[in-house]
Amino acid sequence: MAYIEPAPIKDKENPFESMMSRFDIAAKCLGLDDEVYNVLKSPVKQVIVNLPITMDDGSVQVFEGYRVIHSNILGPSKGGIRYDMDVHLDEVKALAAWMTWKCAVVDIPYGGAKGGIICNPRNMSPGEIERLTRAYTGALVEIFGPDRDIPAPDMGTGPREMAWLMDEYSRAQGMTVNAVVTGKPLVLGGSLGRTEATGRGVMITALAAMEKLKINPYHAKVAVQGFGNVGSWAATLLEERGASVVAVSDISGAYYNDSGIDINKAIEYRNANNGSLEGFKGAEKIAGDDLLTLNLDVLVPAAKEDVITVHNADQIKAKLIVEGANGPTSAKADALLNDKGIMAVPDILANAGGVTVSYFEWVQNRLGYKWTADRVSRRSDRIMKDAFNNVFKTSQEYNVSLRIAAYIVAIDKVAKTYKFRGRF
Ligand SMILES: NC(=O)C1=CN([C@@H]2O[C@H](COP(=O)(O)OP(=O)(O)OC[C@H]3O[C@@H](n4cnc5c(N)ncnc54)[C@H](O)[C@@H]3O)[C@@H](O)[C@H]2O)C=CC1
Ligand SMILES: O=C(O)CCC(=O)C(=O)O
Repeated sequence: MAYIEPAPIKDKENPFESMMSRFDIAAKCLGLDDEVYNVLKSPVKQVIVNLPITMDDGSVQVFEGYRVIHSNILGPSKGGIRYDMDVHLDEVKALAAWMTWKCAVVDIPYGGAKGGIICNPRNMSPGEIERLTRAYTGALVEIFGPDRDIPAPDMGTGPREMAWLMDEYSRAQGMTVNAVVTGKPLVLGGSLGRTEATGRGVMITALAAMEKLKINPYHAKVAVQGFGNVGSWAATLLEERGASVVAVSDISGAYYNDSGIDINKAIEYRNANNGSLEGFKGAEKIAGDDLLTLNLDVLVPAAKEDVITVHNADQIKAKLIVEGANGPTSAKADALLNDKGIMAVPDILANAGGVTVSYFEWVQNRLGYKWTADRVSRRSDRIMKDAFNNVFKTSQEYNVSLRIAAYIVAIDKVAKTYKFRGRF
């Protein structure tokens, strides 16, 4: 089947509509039943909570939080929690659906969920963030559970927040329940390899795609947008495999050095500078958006949604895009990239290394047994390579982009699960 133009969506791209337009194309390719289509197009549960928090100055601020469960047909729902001022319900709905497709693409037994709180953690003290995390957990204690819904980190959250979440949930249960959340500190039952897992999956799928495009990693110029967990690990591991990372960026702007940035130095600088690259001297500062249109072999967007859009897709010069972030390419931009022959390894495949190792963490917690770092990385690399090959093969079978192929693989698995479970 030939590539089908996504259904037009209104002026500003809405992440949920963007997700649905790809879902629609894949559903058509598969000839998906109306019943399954109608079930999967909406989340099974959407919860909105209001969280009054006493701030350090004694004032009370009310924060709005969300948890959306898109599907739990494959198993307990799984997905991170985002702390960011731009969080909104449609974004969380899209992120939850992407989790369903992602878990199905890498064939792990989870459904999809996502959570978020509208807040700016950079302007909050650790005490305020702790109270907010505990209040959010308390409000959702009936939703979360190791067999129901298992959160993890996303933008603005990390092991520290997961530890508070685990503690608050455990208090409510009257016992320690470490399998309720993944991405925890090692001492609380976190898995070796989880911190770097998403960036590692980006590296593995980037190398697999570079092989198909005959790009030699040792001659490859790479740029990475976003220098948090995913971006800095993707940059580190691609540099380790021989690539030259010529540009990185964060919210403060982009930093470019055509001879290659020393990624360890950039990380050291960021860690000593309150998480920001502002003032980094190992590269020239350029406008954040200019990073996307540099002369590159590989572009890794690893910050947030909708950064590659109809407004800049025709200026992208990279031969390959590997999506560390969720939803960095708008649906309308897909066709432009396709026309230019740019290969995009989609988010639901490229960044699935994180949830894969989260699954390993949950398995280890339930076994009460710790795996070695080597076992974690060997198994997750295998899963990522197999998933890439399966999606690549499907893209050839259906004559569609890797993105639509990934949706086809995922939706087919979820639809078959519905059939076998006898729901329709
Ligand atoms: N942490 C994880 O395991 C996973 C994260 N993801 C996705 O990866 C993306 C990044 O997540 P994390 O690295 O965890 O977040 P993070 O909070 O650790 O880092 C986010 C980074 O993006 C930067 N950023 C924000 N807005 C930006 C902009 N407009 N331009 C350039 N940089 C900008 C921030 O300054 C920061 O460096 C998100 O889309 C997230 O959903 C996907 C799979 C798993
Ligand atoms: O590790 C997880 O469970 C989920 C990570 C996540 O939120 C994502 O893959 O987008």
